[in-house]
Amino acid sequence: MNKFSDTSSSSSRRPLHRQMPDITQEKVCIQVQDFSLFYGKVPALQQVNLDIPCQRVTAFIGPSGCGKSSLIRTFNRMNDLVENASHQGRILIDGEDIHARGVDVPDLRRRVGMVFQKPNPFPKSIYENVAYGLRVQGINNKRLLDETIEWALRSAALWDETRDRLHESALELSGGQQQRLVIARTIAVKPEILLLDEPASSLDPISTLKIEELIHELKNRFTIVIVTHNMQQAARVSDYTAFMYMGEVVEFDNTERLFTNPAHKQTEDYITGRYG
Ligand SMILES: Nc1ncnc2c1ncn2[C@@H]1O[C@H](COP(=O)(O)OP(=O)(O)OP(=O)(O)O)[C@@H](O)[C@H]1O
Repeated sequence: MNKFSDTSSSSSRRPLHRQMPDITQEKVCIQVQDFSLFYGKVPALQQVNLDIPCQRVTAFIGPSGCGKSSLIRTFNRMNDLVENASHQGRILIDGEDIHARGVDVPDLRRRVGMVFQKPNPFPKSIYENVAYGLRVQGINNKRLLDETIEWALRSAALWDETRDRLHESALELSGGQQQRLVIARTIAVKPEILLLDEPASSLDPISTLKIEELIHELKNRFTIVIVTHNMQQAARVSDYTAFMYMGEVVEFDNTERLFTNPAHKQTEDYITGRYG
C-alpha cells in the first residue's frame, strides 16, 4: 500500500470542474496548450492543457495506451521521427513555441534530455559514454571533459562505483548502473529538463530505489517529467501528478491531493486499482 492510498469517500471529493493544481506559486517551465497529436488520422492526445512547473517532479500516470509516452515525447520533438505523426496546438518551453519555424531541434534535445525504459549505453567506455554529448558539442579539452564527467557521474550517484574503471566498457555495468550511466550521459550536457519514460521498469527493486533517490536529488537542478506505471513510485517521487485516460488529461494536481482526494471518479478508480 502506498503512503497516499487511503482514498477518501466520494462525499468529500472536490468539485469535478477543478482540473488544474494551484501552481500559481511555481515558475512554469512547460506549457501545453490545446495540444492534440495524431498518428495518421487516429488521435493519441486530445486537447491537452497543462502547465508543468520548473524544478519539480511531474508524473504522468494512466492505463496502457492512454498517451503518456506520446505526450512526453513531444517535449523534445521525438515524435518528429514518427512518419505519420501530426499535431495541433502548442507546446511552449520557457515561453517559446518548440514547433516554431527556425527552432534548432538538436539544441532543443540537448535542453530537454530523455531517458528511456531500457538502459541504452553506447558500446564504448564509461568515460566515453558520458563524454559523448560534450564531444558532439566540440568540447575536447581533457581537463574540462574530466571535470564534467566526474560531476555528471557524481550527480548520477555512480562515481564511487566507476571511478576506478572509467575506461572499461559500459556494457559490463549492471542494468541499474547502466541506467544511472545513461542519466549521467544525459545531464552531462546540462539540460534544463529531464524526461524519464519508465526509467526503472526494467530494473530490480534495489536499482529502482537508487533511481528514485536520484530523482529526488536531481530535482533541485532540473525540471523532471516522469512516466510511470507504478503508482507507488509516482506517489514517492513526484510533486505533481497528471492522470491520463484515452488521450486526455483527466486530472492534474499536487501528488498528495491527487492520491488522497481525487476530484474525478476515473482517477479514483485507477488509483484504487479498479482498472488499468
Ligand atoms: N508510432 C506510433 N504509430 C501509431 N500509433 C502509435 C504510435 N505510438 C503510439 N501509438 C498509439 O498511440 C496511443 C498512445 O500510445 P502511448 O505509447 O503514448 O501510450 P502510453 O500511455 O505511453 O502507453 P504504455 O503505458 O503502454 O507505454 C496508443 O493507442 C498507441 O497504440
